[in-house]
Amino acid sequence: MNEPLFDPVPEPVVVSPGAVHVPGWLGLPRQRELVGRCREWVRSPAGMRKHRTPTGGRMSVAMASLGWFWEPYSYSRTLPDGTPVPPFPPELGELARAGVAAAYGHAPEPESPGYDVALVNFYDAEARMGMHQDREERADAPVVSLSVGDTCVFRFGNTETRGRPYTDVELRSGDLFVFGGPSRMAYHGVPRTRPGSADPDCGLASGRLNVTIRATGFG
Ligand SMILES: O=C(O)CCC(=O)C(=O)O
Ligand SMILES: [Fe+2]
Repeated sequence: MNEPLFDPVPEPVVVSPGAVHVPGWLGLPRQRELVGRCREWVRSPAGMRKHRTPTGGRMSVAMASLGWFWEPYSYSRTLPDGTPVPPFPPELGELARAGVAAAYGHAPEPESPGYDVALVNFYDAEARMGMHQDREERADAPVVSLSVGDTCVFRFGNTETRGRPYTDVELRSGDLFVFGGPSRMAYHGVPRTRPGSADPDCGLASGRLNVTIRATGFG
């Protein structure tokens, strides 16, 4: 309903070298499709978990891992109960490569390591994610992140410190964000979401869904 007859062509915005925001990359039908697929993927045993951190806290974002199990701050081949991690959906690999192409204007190099892990992150109104680096991977392939549901403030920083300089970007439903190259190790986080900002037609009644796709390089 109320979808434009012609989707505007998404224009990439370079936030810092190698870090590109593509607003509105996924239209509403593709957002709904992604939400539906994520609901299937995170059924147990993948499950949505709020991980403990080594300092004794608990993450406020609920997450599920596909392909490799990630929890602060390492990957494993099995879930904590020893059972296999649900497989990485090949369609997410394709989506990630298409995302890189949309952001950078060219597909990943054929020899670059394949995407093999996805985190499905769910933010309720209170959830946030502190400034961190995605540094548990051996491969340097760009990280590809997709957002559906409530808008969030995505804080994209520098490679040296959790603090300034950083840029606050509003990630809305359907937005793509890719960070690689000189930005691959930049600190980033989600200081807040904007509850109730989502178009209900995106497939989520409330909250924010983020799918982060990475290449581990573990082979
Ligand atoms: O939710 C987001 O946009 C960022 C997620 C993130 O940084 C991560 O899962 O490592
Ligand atoms: Fe991250």
